[in-house]
Amino acid sequence: GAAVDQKRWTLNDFDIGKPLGRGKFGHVYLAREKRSNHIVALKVLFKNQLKQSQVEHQLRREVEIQSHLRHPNILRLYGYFYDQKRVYLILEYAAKGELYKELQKCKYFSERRAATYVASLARALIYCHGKHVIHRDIKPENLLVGAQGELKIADFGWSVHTFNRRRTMCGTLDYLPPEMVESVEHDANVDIWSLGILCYEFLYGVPPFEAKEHSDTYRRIIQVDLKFPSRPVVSSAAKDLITQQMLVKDSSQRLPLKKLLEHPWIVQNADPSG
Ligand SMILES: COc1ccc(C(=O)Nc2ccccc2)cc1NC(=O)CCSc1ncnc(N)c1Br
Repeated sequence: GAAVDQKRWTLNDFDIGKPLGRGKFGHVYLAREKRSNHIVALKVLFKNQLKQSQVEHQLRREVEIQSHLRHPNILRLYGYFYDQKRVYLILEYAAKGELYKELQKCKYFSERRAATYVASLARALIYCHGKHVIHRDIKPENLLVGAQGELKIADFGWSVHTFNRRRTMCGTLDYLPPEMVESVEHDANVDIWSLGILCYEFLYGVPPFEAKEHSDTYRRIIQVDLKFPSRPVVSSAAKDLITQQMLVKDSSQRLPLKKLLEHPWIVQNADPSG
């Protein structure tokens, strides 16, 4: 509530627990807020690293964006504080950890699990677009799993408000849609492309345009050079959704996210509770 947002937090308000994992620009720890016993994830960012990478403004914008986002499939940023050398982000703790580790463990997901995740991500993205935020970085590394197995989009390191379209190259190229690879103007439809990449990766365990060299990945993306392995066996409904509706070069021809939630494959396979 408001109290959480307004309070001036300090490190003394928290008992610090085990390291949770590598975050962007810093380490993340399990922590407990002493007064409420509330369990959180505390992300520590070093100011000099932020300065070096010139991302202070990005972090400020992100904290601003996040403070207005409230959705079950978006990891909460409860607040932040800083000291001489560090900035601390007080994050929601996702009890079941990082999705990509789960995907590595079970190689690929069932169609029901994949559809459930895709549907909850679609709902989260519809919510973001309603607030004029496009995420642009939907990949397994940025997804966490809550206590009830629900998906949480966790890293807004590169989200931008739709009005400022500056684009920065970041991390893997696998998720970039053609319009970003060809660095032409892009819009909220980039998220539908990324969701298609993610849906493929949930079902097959690898992203569709993966290649040894960046240049090959670029070419495959621009040509939408999509192939479906014979194993694992995946329904034609899933393949049609990916090829006909999501991984479409012309961004205006991609299925609107709202329509995605009505697609037969989603309706028949996604668990409504998400
Ligand atoms: C709303 O979540 C964020 C919001 C912002 C940023 C961030 O660094 N922004 C940023 C940093 C520098 C420059 C510009 C933006 C990062 C996250 N999230 C994370 O880093 C995820 C930490 S790992 C984790 N978290 C919870 N439960 C777990 N089980 C785990 Br494992």
